Amino acid sequence: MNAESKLREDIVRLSKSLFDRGFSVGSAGNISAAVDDGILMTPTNSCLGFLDPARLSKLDRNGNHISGDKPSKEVFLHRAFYETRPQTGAVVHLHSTFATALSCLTGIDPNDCIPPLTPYVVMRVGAVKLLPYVKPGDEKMGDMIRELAGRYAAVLLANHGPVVTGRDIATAVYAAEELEETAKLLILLKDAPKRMLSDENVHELKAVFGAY
Ligand SMILES: O=C(O)[C@@H](O)C(=O)COP(=O)(O)O
Ligand SMILES: [Zn+2]
Repeated sequence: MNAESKLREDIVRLSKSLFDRGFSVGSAGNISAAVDDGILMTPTNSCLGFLDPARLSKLDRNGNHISGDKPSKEVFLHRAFYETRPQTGAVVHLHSTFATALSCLTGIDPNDCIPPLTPYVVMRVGAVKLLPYVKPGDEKMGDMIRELAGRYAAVLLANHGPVVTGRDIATAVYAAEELEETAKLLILLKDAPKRMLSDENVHELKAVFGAY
């Protein structure tokens, strides 16, 4: 099996795993992964639980649709991450419940909307930027991500849901899961006085485990 065929299988398997465990429902969410000559992306209106490897959309390096079904309407958002973070191998957008709940709250820190509650979220996700609401599929989302100049591996779209990137499809999916579990903890803990990791703890984690 060549590298692209293997990646197609991985996208389908990991997407189904997310769907089967309730990280996405219906046709919500979209996933992409980089290949040598472009990007593979889930088709628009597809269900992450029932993807067909042969029907995944393929875009060339310039964003032209070259094969498979019509790509996700969030193509601008995905491409902006590949453009501004060259180390990006995959992008995962979900409407996972707790991260989306958090994205609807007022008064959260837009520069650190998933604060360092546990070490793993620091190690796998890093700081998360809250981006203002625009309608799904709006090209403006790509512009907003470009304006971040690659500083964030993950963002939370206000009143919409998370977008998480990784070096490869597995790490992006695992990071999206970790972001969701941390959002769940934050919602569960609500106004309870919380002990966050200190800046020193965060620096130590970044020094030991590196930052993607
Ligand atoms: O929320 C939306 O409409 C999109 O962001 C989404 O999650 C699904 O859109 P498609 O990937 O175009 O199906
Ligand atoms: Zn969405």
